[in-house]
Amino acid sequence: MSYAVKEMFLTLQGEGRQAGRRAVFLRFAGCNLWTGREQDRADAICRFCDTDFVGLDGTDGGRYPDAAALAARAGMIWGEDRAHAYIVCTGGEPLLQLDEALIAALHGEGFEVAVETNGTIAAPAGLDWICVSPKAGSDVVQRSGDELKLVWPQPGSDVDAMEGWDFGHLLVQPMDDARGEENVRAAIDFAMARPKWRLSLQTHKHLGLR
Ligand SMILES: C[S@@+](CC[C@H](N)C(=O)[O-])C[C@H]1O[C@@H](n2cnc3c(N)ncnc32)[C@H](O)[C@@H]1O
Ligand SMILES: Nc1nc2[nH]cc(C(=O)O)c2c(=O)[nH]1
Ligand code: SF4
Ligand SMILES: [Mg+2]
Repeated sequence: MSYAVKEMFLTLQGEGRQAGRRAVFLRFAGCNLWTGREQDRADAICRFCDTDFVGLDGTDGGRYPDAAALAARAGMIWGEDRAHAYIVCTGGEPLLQLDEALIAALHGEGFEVAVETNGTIAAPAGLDWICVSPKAGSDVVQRSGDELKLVWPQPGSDVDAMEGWDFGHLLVQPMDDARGEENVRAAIDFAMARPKWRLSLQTHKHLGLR
């Protein structure tokens, strides 16, 4: 299978329980909850996306012909010493494309493989870290994983049901939009009211990282 990649780059994971960790980010093109076109945003299921995932035109973006070629490029971006090598597969929605063949090829290059997903598509076997970020109005089928990262506020979210899902960590992350400050306050109030949950910040945005 070939893979449509928007961009790949080396940075620190900015969010969640792995925040601060050196990581290659592999951003796949395309999403099932929004076309990525601004004129479609208001009608999309997911309306608050902060990411350009359209096209193949970013750094190291392109159509990779097979898993081996994509994994080899990711390995070059990480560098020669693969101790603690970590790759975060994101997008767009990575589970539209990430399959067992690519996970195996990334393992072959020495990576631990993480995914950031909206949870509407079941995860393939073999992933080392699964982060699910539910979107109100979508049907989350991937109800287990390492962390659940709820962007807040999202009216219509069934938070009590989420607490019954099978995740190692429950995280609440302020929605970055025009109401940013209010949303930070709302996320703090959420974490104060529900001690099972921890605040997650998009630290890369404060640090000038990608
Ligand atoms: C761009 S998404 C790509 C992966 C996948 N489609 C998903 O939604 O989880 C990566 C992460 O950024 C979060 N995110 C997207 N837009 C955001 C925003 N405006 N504020 C805070 N987090 C946001 C998503 O919820 C997700 O956890
Ligand atoms: N540094 C950094 N950390 C991130 N964590 C999740 C991201 C994403 O867009 O999936 C992201 C991102 O885009 N950059
Ligand atoms: S599901 Fe993820 S990639 Fe798709 S529009 Fe929402 S935040 Fe963006
Ligand atoms: Mg991002």
